[in-house]
Amino acid sequence: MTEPHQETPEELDRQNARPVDEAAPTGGSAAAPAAKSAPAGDVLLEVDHVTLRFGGVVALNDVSFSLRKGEIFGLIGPNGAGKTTCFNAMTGVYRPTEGAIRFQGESIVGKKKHQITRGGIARTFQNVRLFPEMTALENVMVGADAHHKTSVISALFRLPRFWREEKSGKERSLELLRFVGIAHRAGDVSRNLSYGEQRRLEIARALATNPTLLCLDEPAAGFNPAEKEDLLQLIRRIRDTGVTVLLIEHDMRLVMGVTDRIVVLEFGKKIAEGTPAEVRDNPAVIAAYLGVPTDAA
Ligand SMILES: Nc1ncnc2c1ncn2[C@@H]1O[C@H](COP(=O)(O)OP(=O)(O)OP(=O)(O)O)[C@@H](O)[C@H]1O
Repeated sequence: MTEPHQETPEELDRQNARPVDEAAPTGGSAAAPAAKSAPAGDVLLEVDHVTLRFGGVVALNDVSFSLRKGEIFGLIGPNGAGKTTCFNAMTGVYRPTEGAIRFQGESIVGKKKHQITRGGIARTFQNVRLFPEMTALENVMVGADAHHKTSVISALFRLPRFWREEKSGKERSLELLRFVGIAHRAGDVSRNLSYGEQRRLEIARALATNPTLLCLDEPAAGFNPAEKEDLLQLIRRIRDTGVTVLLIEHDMRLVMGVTDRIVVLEFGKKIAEGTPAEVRDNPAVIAAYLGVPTDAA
């Protein structure tokens, strides 16, 4: 049995802190997230019979589902259902014990996290992970810098290309801060931002890698109702730029209000899939959330 590669929080932080050269795809403009031209409805990401075990714990048990381009997709389930494990498998943190994960038709199993990011998948984490002593703008530029094609020589000798790219990275980062609504905090060190602003900053930083798919892990955790409403609007605006969004979220109002389709996990198994209305009325889902056996629901 292959054990999933499991990283310590320190390792994850280091990787999350990976600067500039290893983070993202090429292209991008100074505008907010670049619109993708793929027609909505095509399969973007496939989770194909994925099982993932941690020793004796089966965190994911033969799970299959697909994300379509341009949709907002929810991954929900009670605590310990396997949502974060699934996210981690999709973003290269864990390797499935069995099964395949394909992004744009290509297997991503075994790829390094930075390769997956460069391929177009960005994520935020359950807990805020910013560079606390860097300004909000600098935090975003870490992602935006990854667009640079500047060679080491060009950077060392400050050749014109270096300055051009430096400038466009800064402009794009400012644009992203504006997009998420915190441009006024651009020059403030991120640890001084409010919790809500920090979460927005994380989203801006993820968008700076110019993703095709943005994965948000409990983005509304700790938010008040007004902040949740703002987040819902932001997620819609992100989707409207052409970015597909995958959302793990416990807040049912938010999930039901913003997603196009939902998959429900319980004890590592997929128990339901469908539109918010279909999922809400599904007896197995009701039972999972209320803790009632399915056959008694
Ligand atoms: N690194 C790990 N080592 C061992 N077991 C783990 C590990 N990560 C998760 N698990 C186990 O796998 C199962 C699924 O956990 P996971 O964190 O994916 O659930 P979740 O749906 O994201 O839960 P929550 O909503 O509480 O964040 C749980 O039983 C958990 O204890």
